[in-house]
Amino acid sequence: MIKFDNICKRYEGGHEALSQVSFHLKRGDMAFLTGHSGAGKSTLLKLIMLMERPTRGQLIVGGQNVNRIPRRQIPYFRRHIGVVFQNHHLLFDRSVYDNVALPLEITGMPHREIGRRVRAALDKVGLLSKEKLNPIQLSGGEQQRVGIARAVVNKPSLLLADEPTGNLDPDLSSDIMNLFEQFNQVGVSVLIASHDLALIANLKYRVLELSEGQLIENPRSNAGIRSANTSGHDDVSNDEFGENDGAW
Ligand SMILES: Nc1ncnc2c1ncn2[C@@H]1O[C@H](COP(=O)(O)OP(=O)(O)OP(=O)(O)O)[C@@H](O)[C@H]1O
Repeated sequence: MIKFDNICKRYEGGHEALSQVSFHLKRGDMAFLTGHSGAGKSTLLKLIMLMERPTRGQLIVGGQNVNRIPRRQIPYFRRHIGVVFQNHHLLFDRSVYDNVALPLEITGMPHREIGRRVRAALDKVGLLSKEKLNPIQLSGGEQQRVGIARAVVNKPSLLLADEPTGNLDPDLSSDIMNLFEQFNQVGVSVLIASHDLALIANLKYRVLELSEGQLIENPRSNAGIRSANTSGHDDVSNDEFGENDGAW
């Protein structure tokens, strides 16, 4: 699903935010991305969703070499990816329903189908009864659930989250992680950037750690990880770049 092969990202001004990062996240996998502030977590996610381009190296997402995706194709490429942000980026002048419907309206989907999909997404996050409310009337955890419903309403193959529990207390954080696990269990690949080491340690998924833009992945610390991927391959190996895990 995602293959980083010796990726470097240098921002204008000369700062190298990512240095020779290589890893492979297979279709159906769930993993965490961690590291100190400024380590490069958001940059890594931005490369995957084509908000930034790599300076060097090859990045394959959903079977596509992102370097070869022209700018006009980016909106189509992004339809395969759901993104959840810490501050959820909800529109407070629209209802919960309208916020979740937004990505589908952009695609020109018929209203009846939009209604069906929005309600299915709200049902999954437990907010079906709150569709008419304004997000301002919801708690922080509920607002984050609306953000998640909006991210999955398009039925993406890949779900990215940047500090999705940053503003939440431990119980709510663990509820939100449960939701990500449920999407992963139905085949969605999930990559979550998080500072919350206690939460990550409890969940026993693969952990990619960035430090000063470099990836540290210790296979031993990842022993016994859970994964929806049943291939039996050692996910940590970099020898898999020749393998074609197909498109979305
Ligand atoms: N648009 C940009 N232009 C120049 N430098 C940038 C830009 N975006 C990020 N950086 C720098 O790249 C480095 C990595 O930033 P990034 O936001 O990816 O880190 P992070 O691990 O997500 O940090 P945090 O946990 O604080 O959000 C930092 O030194 C940051 O200042």
